[in-house]
Amino acid sequence: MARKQKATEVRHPSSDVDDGVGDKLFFLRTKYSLLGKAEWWWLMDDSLAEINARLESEHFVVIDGFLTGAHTRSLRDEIRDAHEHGHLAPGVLAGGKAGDATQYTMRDVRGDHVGWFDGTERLEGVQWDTLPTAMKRADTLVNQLGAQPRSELATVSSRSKAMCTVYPGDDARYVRHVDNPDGNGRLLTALLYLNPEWEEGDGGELRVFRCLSGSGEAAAAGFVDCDGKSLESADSFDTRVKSGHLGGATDEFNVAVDARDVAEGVRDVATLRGAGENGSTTKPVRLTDVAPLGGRVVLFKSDARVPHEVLAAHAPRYAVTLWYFDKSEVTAARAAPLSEAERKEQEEKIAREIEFMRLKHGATSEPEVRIRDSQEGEWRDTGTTRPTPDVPGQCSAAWEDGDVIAITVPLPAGTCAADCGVEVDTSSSTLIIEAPGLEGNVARVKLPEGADEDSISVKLSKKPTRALVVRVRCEPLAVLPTPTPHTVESPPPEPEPDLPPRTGVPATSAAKDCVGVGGTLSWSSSTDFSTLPSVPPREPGTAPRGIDLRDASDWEDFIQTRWALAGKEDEQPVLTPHALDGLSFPVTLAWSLQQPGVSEALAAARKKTRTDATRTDATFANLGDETAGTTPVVVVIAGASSFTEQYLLDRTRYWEEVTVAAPQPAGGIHLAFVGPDVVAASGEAKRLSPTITASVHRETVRDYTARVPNDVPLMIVGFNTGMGGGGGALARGWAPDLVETLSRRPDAPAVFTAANDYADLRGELAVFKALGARFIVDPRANPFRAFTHTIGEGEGEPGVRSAPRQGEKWSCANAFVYAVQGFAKGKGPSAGLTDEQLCTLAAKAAERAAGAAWDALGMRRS
Ligand SMILES: O=C(O)CCC(=O)C(=O)O
Ligand SMILES: [Fe+2]
Repeated sequence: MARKQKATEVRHPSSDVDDGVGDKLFFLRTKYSLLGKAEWWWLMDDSLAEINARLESEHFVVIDGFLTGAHTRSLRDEIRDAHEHGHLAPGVLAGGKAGDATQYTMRDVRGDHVGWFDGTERLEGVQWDTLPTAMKRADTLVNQLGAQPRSELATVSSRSKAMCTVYPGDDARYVRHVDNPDGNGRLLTALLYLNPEWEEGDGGELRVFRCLSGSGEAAAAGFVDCDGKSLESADSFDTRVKSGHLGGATDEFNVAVDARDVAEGVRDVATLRGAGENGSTTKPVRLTDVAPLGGRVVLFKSDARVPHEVLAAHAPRYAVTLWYFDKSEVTAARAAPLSEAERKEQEEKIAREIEFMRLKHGATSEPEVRIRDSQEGEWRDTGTTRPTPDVPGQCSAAWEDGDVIAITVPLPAGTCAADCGVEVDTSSSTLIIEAPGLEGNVARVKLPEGADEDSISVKLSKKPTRALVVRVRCEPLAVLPTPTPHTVESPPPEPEPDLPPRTGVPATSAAKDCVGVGGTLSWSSSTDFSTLPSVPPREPGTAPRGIDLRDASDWEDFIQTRWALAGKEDEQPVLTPHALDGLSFPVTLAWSLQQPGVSEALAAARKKTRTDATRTDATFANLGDETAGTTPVVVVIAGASSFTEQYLLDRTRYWEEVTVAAPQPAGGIHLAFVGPDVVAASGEAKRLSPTITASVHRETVRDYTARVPNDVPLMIVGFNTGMGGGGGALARGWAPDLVETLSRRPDAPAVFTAANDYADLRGELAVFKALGARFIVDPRANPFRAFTHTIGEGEGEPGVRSAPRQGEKWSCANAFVYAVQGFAKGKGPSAGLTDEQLCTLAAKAAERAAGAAWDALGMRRS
């Protein structure tokens, strides 16, 4: 880093050396930022792999852009509020494995002010909004890293509360120390830095010390535990770098010259040779300084491999520290409180440290030594006691061996167990919970066939500290009559559709045939759908405003303009992955409406629209634009499902984006959600906005479109129909609808998306080619594809994953898009083919295409 010259005499002749070590994470972050995933770049497969590799080989890793700018600032403000309202206290220098030994505070040794929180505390003057979010993110990262090959974090079982710290900027510091010198259970330290305005000269850098196993080429040597002797040379060096008052020659310090910038704000300051090189009793020590930049996370191993200190802070410095505990170590530490001898040893050690500070730094502040019985807050995991979680009334919970809690849930009367799943919301627990089917904070467990008919039980490992919300859901397994939701919960939940299946493509096609297990989306009542900023109403007499998506290449093209449209250009847009998954549907539709092939087809259809006076069927006159007497474009969402398209309709305002994004079609838009997989299909229209109405119809697309008068502009949209997959069976299901709609309404553009390219897209294109359909938008990658990828069964771990690998079956909602309209000249019915013959052609084509796709990937045909 281009650090401002410090008062040190250490020369860094090769300080500009950059061997690219630091570049990989920067590259990954840039890559995913360009793909519109800036906020979650670190959660992508290749990012996680790199972070894990760094952590395991170097014992520490710096991750930038972990928190968004907005999160960073609001968390900083929350801590500032806590500080200003007196909720922080001088940092304690803890001793003792169980945290119950002698403790002391001394400003010159540790000058920060700290408070332990998890965001549930009600404190005067503080509103914890961002702290829980930031903690959850860190948990997610640590969980994901623990799942990486050869990760030491696999044994993480719990974490501390968040230690929120403020260094007031009066040269407060925290001298070199090891977080876990004595087996106190801490495995990993995670630091979240919250100083967006940090500049060179503000100080407060984290200085990391690492000992190398041998002298010679630093790169070749691994890092090992540091010992006191080896660190002594570093102490001397340290003194001069920070205070500068020693000045003069440095030769006596035997500095190996390899200072270099590792990444922005991360600098290897020096590697100090071990005394006496070969046969030396001390090891070479590398010092690395890390600036506490806003949004940055630093992870390091808490043990003696990573001694560290906080250099004097000359400006207020905000940070959050989380410790992740090793399962067996923390249990042992809790079970074995300090003996009298150990306690004495602690006291002596503290006395030595105080003396050392006086000598080394001329420390003058008085230590305050005191005994505490427990270190409130830091040790959340009590290890030996097991509070039984508070589960709702009819459910019961019991501990079993191995930190497993079994929750038994009675089934609602008359329910078939095999149709049910149970959902446990773990968001109120501060501990990491492992459970089958856990995603975010909700574990969903499907009952095995032949399960006990009266009750079902779920086993969670770990110790939930507070109430767990338990719900029983019955999933429709196939196309069934409207399922009735069953819930066991206290307090009773709002009525809602059933647990979404673990697939985002319409259930008719996806459940069995499309891409194996996993599926694209998995939404539940706790899913965090971001709210988009509202667009101020248009001033009367001004031209309609909208986002021009015609040449958009990715999400950025929508998001930036969308925020600007809402007058929020200064705000950093924040969207969850679920939000991008959800927005993919309306924004893809908005994009399609603007594609020349589609907009021209609709304009031509519009010309045929009769005025209200001549209309025989007035049903459509009140839909779309609320201005009386207009006729909307009717957009049929074909094969809509209660788990995706209708789910968004019921739970979000995302469908309104169809007209926010597009210049609004005259007459507005009526969205008709049609198919066998919708629920509560009253057919009644409801108004979403002044220009959009919507209705839900449980019937075939053929039947619905037959009621749309010929002079009403019509458009068909099929999201992730999967009709090209399933070896032809699905095409057979879709064909009658398709064929009839294409021939009866040759004026209607029909847009389709496909969730993958190996079977769906190829199969679909084969189907439409066989039918002789006319393409008006050529197939292409959709700039507004969903965020979440899923990997198919038998392809490593099934379930949600960020990026598909070569040769894997993967699926991502709306990955590809294309549009057709009627039949090409001399094709379809005009070639003398009956509807029945066309259907057979379509199915055969899908069958052949699917086979070819599997063959191309070297997969077994299913
Ligand atoms: O805030 C930091 O950068 C480090 C704090 C630290 O080392 C500690 O609290 O143990
Ligand atoms: Fe520390």
